[in-house]
Amino acid sequence: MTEELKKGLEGVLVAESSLSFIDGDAGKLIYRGYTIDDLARNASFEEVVYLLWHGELPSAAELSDFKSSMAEERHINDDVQRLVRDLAEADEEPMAALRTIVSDLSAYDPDADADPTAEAANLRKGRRITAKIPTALAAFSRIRDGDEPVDPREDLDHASNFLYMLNDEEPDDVLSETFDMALVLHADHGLNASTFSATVTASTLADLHAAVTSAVGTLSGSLHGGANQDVMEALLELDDSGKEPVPWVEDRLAAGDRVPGFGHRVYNVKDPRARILSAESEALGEAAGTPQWHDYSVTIEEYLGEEKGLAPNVDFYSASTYYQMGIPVDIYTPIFAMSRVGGWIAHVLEQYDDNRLIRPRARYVGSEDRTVTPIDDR
Ligand SMILES: CC(=O)SCCNC(=O)CCNC(=O)[C@H](O)C(C)(C)COP(=O)(O)OP(=O)(O)OC[C@H]1O[C@@H](n2cnc3c(N)ncnc32)[C@H](O)[C@@H]1OP(=O)(O)O
Ligand SMILES: O=C([O-])CC(=O)C(=O)O
Repeated sequence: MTEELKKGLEGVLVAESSLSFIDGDAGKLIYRGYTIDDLARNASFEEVVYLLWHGELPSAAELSDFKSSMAEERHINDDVQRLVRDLAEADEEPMAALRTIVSDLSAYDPDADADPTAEAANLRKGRRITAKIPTALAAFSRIRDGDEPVDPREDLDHASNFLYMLNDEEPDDVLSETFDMALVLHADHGLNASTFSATVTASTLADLHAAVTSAVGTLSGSLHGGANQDVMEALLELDDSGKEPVPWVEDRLAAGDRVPGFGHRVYNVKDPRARILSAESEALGEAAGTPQWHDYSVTIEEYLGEEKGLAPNVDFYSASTYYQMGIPVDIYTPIFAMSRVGGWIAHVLEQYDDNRLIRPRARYVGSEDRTVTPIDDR
């Protein structure tokens, strides 16, 4: 047994996975052998989820079946609708609301009583969870704004249907394709913290809903998925301040704050997803006459690269991309979850397939050999 301490489990290998690989020095990400650039350009979110869950890209017939089997699971029942409304009316944090909703979905899942490791049941549960998250999220967002939820449509793809339910308007091709690409880019990323959380939960033979609920909670933090919302809030603060980006960042660093959207545990160079999203953000800004968001971002990226050796991660450019798509800032992280749920489920399936309880140790540094003093003498 090694006594070497690896805080944050940095660099520790704890599993074998055939889902995604990150080359942190080359800035390369692959899902099951396909580069992220190839998938972003040539595959839809549904194709990528199929790839992650089944190991191969679907044929046209397989894709058509998969899409319709997901689309027909989009509705949420009256009880879940009521929960969504209660959470929205209570002004719950969106990620906390999503965590509660995912947990609640298990109460109505027809496979809830199946063996937690049964693959066929888990694929059905996975389709339901993946299909229902966008419906619940769009309803939550609309109710908070004083609008009524919009029922899902089965004839739209996953990305377009979400934007349709959010805005009560079918998105144009640019919005729909950009959003679909963002979902593809966020679908998997090795053993990131939320995925690890899902696998730890699954390793106890807890069920898929428990694993995804754990993962949503873990994704919410500002060092992980929560950073995309923080990035946009920072860019808005910069814009309001009237300062130039460089002095604004210098002030932030001088105050001891981190700059959200920069740094990564695995990448030593720019995250390849940030490269793709930067181009999307720039194109949206050019089309809408709002180039400032991309301009600010590029200036900050150049400064932090030169001065601190820090490069942007996926959250840095997803923020201005979503903003220019008119998406409310505080649902950026739930949107991350809407995509990453595909990866979480794939990793949980892998974990069940070759399970071993995940249970590391801590080096004990507390006191020893103490005895209890009677309560009246303390
Ligand atoms: C989808 C995702 O989860 S991507 C990550 C999203 N999170 C963020 O963007 C939040 C900001 N980033 C960070 O806090 C970090 O870079 C993390 C948490 C992502 C990675 O952290 P770690 O691998 O633990 O790196 P660590 O925290 O040790 O940082 C290494 C050094 O870089 C600095 N650093 C890292 N990120 C940043 C940042 N965003 N701003 C300023 N300095 C930073 C640290 O201060 C540290 O410097 P030091 O050695 O002088 O103390
Ligand atoms: O891999 C990580 O640690 C964080 C990340 O970029 C992701 O989850 O997409």
